[in-house]
Amino acid sequence: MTLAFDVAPDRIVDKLTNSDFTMTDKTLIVSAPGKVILHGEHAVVHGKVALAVSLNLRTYLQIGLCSNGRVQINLPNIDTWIITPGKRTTNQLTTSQEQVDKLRQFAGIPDGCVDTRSLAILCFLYLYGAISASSRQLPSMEILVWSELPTGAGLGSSAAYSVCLAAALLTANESIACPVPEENGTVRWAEDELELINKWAFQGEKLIHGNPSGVDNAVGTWGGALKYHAGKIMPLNRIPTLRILLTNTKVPRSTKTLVAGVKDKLNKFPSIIGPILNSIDAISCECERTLAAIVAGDSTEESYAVLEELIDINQHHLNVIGVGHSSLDRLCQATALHSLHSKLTGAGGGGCGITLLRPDTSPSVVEASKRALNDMGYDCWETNIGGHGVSLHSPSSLQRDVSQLLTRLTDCQ
Ligand SMILES: Nc1ncnc2c1ncn2[C@@H]1O[C@H](COP(=O)(O)OP(=O)(O)O)[C@@H](O)[C@H]1O
Ligand SMILES: C[C@@](O)(CCOP(=O)(O)O)CC(=O)O
Ligand SMILES: [Mg+2]
Repeated sequence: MTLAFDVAPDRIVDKLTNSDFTMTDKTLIVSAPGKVILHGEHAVVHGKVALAVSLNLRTYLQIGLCSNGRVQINLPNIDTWIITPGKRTTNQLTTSQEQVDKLRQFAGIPDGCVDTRSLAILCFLYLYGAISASSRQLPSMEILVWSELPTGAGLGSSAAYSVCLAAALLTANESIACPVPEENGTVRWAEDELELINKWAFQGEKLIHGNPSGVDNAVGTWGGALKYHAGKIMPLNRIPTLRILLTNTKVPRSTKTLVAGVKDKLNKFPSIIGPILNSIDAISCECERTLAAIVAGDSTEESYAVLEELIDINQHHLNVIGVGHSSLDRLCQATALHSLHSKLTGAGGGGCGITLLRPDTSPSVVEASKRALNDMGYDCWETNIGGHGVSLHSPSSLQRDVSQLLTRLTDCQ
């Protein structure tokens, strides 16, 4: 189904519609990576340390400027397509509750709504209106967002979406430069421009998560491996090439609801939950030290045993703070049968888990674990980590399957 919203300033009318756009100007393609959090999810929202790495799975956004006075956004992953005349909001890097309430009213989205489509639309409307606020005229545009990441599974799809939107809208609005990728090439923005992208993406995450830590949008912006602590982003240079098995339980959940649940528990039992968050902080720091020891070549066997134990302890902590799920328990049990150690990643409550593989874990063990997980109905794959941060692409630099898909989706519009 393709659903289009024809939005008038004070009402919203659902209807099926055909596009009559004429693309007049250049088309830009940007992409941003998803992430896995090794340790520190949820605790990082409360000022503790998190360690996160980018994935090789990306979200792609294609933006074309038009001249028909309208804005169209097509979101095939969540089967949503909206057309709107656009709404200006104030160009501020802070979201006031009043502004968000006005936008909710404009889009007909009730307060507290965690519906996938509503959150994606709210995030887009906010970033579009706020970033374009300084322009004399609100720009007409046609946007297509497509992702290799599962949506709402703990791999940071919301941040990759927000980062792509921020980068594309800031570039279209000339708030940041439009670097020209070479033929077959990919380029990135200058450091101060990345900082601006990251700040706007954080505002987008606020609309989707309610109270994000900022770690996911930082990984989407800069890529690689990083340590995040109270808003400070520190690249992790001393980490070995980690082998990680990623498993999607396919149990849907909402980051916003889970983050709010942990806050409630912390408020209710500060002296019980507080020390657990401190312990998660210590786990992140111990993990960082252990990864550095592996790079330094110090007793790798022992270091991997420490990493495994940290994973087990953290998974128990995450259960205690209320973000576990029986699907994740089954994942941990299935991999433990092959002497592998797993924990949830991201917000939990279902979604994805990570399993650490040692450099010498044999292919037969990996295959047997994957088979067991597949038999439980989960998707499972050994992943590459360390994808580059937000980037601008020449169409010819895209992998053929991605390029063909974007073309097909554009033709369908
Ligand atoms: N490709 C996409 N197209 C549209 N919206 C997206 C896309 N990816 C993510 N989103 C938005 O992000 C939300 C999922 O974010 P979240 O619950 O934080 O899960 P995660 O970030 O782990 O994938 C979705 O409900 C949707 O609003
Ligand atoms: C739970 C949390 O630590 C990570 C959420 O990641 P995800 O949206 O589940 O991919 C929240 C945050 O850091 O903003
Ligand atoms: Mg998210």
